[in-house]
Amino acid sequence: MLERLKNDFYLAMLTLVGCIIVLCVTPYGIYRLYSGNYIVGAADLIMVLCAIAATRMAWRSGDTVKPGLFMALVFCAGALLVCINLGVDGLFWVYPFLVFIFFLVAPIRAFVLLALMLGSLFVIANLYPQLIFASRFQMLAFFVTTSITSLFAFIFAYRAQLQRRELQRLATTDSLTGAGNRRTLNDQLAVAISEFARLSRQYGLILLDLDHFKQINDNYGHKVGDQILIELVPVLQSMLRQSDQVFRFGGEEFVVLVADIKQADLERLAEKLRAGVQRKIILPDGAQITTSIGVAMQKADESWEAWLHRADLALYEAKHQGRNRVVTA
Ligand SMILES: Nc1nc2c(ncn2[C@@H]2O[C@H](COP(=O)(O)OP(=O)(O)OP(=O)(O)O)[C@@H](O)[C@H]2O)c(=O)[nH]1
Repeated sequence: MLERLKNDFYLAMLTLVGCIIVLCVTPYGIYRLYSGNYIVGAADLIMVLCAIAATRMAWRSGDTVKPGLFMALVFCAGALLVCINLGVDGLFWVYPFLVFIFFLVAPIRAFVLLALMLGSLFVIANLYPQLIFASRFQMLAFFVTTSITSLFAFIFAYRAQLQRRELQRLATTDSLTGAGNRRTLNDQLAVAISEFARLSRQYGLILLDLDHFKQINDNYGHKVGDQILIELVPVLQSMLRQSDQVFRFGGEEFVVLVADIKQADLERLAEKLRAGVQRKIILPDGAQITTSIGVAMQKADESWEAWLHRADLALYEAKHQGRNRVVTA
C-alpha cells in the first residue's frame, strides 16, 4: 500500500484530498443539517460520499484519471452550490477547492474546469446581483483574487508535472540510447511472469549482442561506437510492434520483450532483427555490423531470473558457434 502511494502521484493526491474532505467537510455538513440549512448540509455530505467513492474506485481499479475528474467535477458543483446558498460565507471555500483540483486532474484540465466554474459564478452573480456578493467591489475583488490564485496554482502544477515526467524518464531509460534501462527491464519481466500466470499470455525474450564491438571502438573510436548504439534502438523498433519493448541490458547488449508470441514466430522475429541490423547499420567505411542473438520462450513456473539466464546461455552459444546467428534456448 505504501509502495503504491509512493509510486503513483495522483493516487496519493486523491487519497490525501479524500481524507481531508472526509475530516474537514463532514463536521460542516452535519452542522448545516443541524442548523436547518438542508441544501448546503446535503451538498457537503454528498461531496464527502463522492470523495470516498472516488478514492475507493482509484484504489480498486488503479485508474486515477476518471475518479480524479469525477471528484473535481463534484467539487466545482459543490463550490457553486455553497456560494449560491451561503453568499459571502461560502466564498472562502472556493480557495481550498481551487487548489485541490490541481491535485486531482492534469493541470490544463483543472484550469479549464476552474474557468468554467468561476465563469458560471460570474454569470449567476450578474444575473442576481444581491444573491452572493454584498457589493460590486467585493465581486471584483473575489474574481481577481481567484483568477490570480488559479493562474499561480496552474503554473506550479504544470512545472511540477514536467519535472515529474523528466524524473520518470531519467529513472526508467538508458541515457545514451533512450531504450528502457535494467531496472525497467526487471519490472517488465516481473509483469510478464504475473500475466503468464494470470492470463496465460506467453512472452518471448530476445537477447542481442553486437559482435566484436570492442574492435569497432578500437578501429573507429568511441564516438562512432556510441552512435551505433544510438542508431540500433530505432532500427530495432522499426521492425517490432508497438507493444514490444526494447531495453539496454548493459554495454552493447540489448533485450527485446515480446508479448503474446509463439516459439516459431519469436525465432522468425529474431532472425528478422539479426538480418535487419546487418542491412541497416553501416559503419563509416561502409562495413556491416553483425549481431548474435539468444531467444527464450517463457516457461510456466519459472522465475524471470531463470528465464533471462536461459536466453543468456543461448546468446553465449550463438557467440560460441561463430556469431551472427540466432540460437534458441
Ligand atoms: N562506444 C561505447 N562502447 C561501449 C559502451 N558500453 C560498452 N562498450 C564497449 O563494448 C565492448 C564490449 O566488448 P566485449 O565484451 O569484449 O565484446 P565484443 O568485442 O563485442 O565481442 P563479442 O561480444 O564476443 O563479439 C567494450 O570494448 C566496451 O568498452 C558504450 O556505451 N559506448
